[in-house]
Amino acid sequence: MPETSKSTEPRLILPRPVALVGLMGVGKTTVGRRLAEALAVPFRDADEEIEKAAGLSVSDIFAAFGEAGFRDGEQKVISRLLDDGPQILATGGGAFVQPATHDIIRQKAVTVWLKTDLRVIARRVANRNHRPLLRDRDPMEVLREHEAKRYPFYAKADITVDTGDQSHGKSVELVIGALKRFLETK
Ligand SMILES: Nc1ncnc2c1ncn2[C@@H]1O[C@H](COP(=O)(O)OP(=O)(O)OP(=O)(O)O)[C@@H](O)[C@H]1O
Ligand SMILES: O=C(O)C1=C[C@@H](O)[C@@H](O)[C@H](O)C1
Ligand SMILES: [Mg+2]
Repeated sequence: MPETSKSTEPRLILPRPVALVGLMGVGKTTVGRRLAEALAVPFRDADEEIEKAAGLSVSDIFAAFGEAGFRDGEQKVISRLLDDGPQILATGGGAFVQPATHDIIRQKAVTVWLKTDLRVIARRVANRNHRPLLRDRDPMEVLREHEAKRYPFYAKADITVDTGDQSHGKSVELVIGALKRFLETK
């Protein structure tokens, strides 16, 4: 019989939530959504869930309650979401850098650091205005600061996937491959 099937890979069954961590603009939301679809599990975006819980945009939460107020809500929302079984959770770029939130995510999820060259990220976040930490700043300068402060936290993730400058689809394949290898050793 001719080979007609496009993919013979068995579907990966997630035993726990998977949390995506990494810098803003690296692809946690857009890659995460496609990853969840490929694995047939729910997708959640922590920033969106915080917005729903507060009835305010991330920018408005920063403006009304400051970054500390945002971080407090972020911790509660992430902890609640991760009690909800296998899923893909896109965390906000700063979540894994807050010690208490970091510990909650590490306890409750398999953690995946999505990583790519800062120049690729700077290009992706250019001309967008919904990230308060980038507003009125040179994106490359902010990203370099975040690299210095945040990479030591992100590096504690269970898995690191360098997605380069490839398509969302290719990034999803890379993450699934890395998850399979990681879960096989558990
Ligand atoms: N692998 C990729 N290939 C092509 N485009 C990408 C990829 N990852 C992200 N992008 C693009 O970069 C932009 C930012 O991606 P996304 O919003 O998913 O980042 P994020 O990590 O969720 O950022 P934040 O922490 O600010 O929420 C989007 O326009 C998205 O389409
Ligand atoms: O990198 C950060 O600290 C942030 C990233 C976004 O996902 C949002 O959570 C918010 O804009 C803060
Ligand atoms: Mg996002």
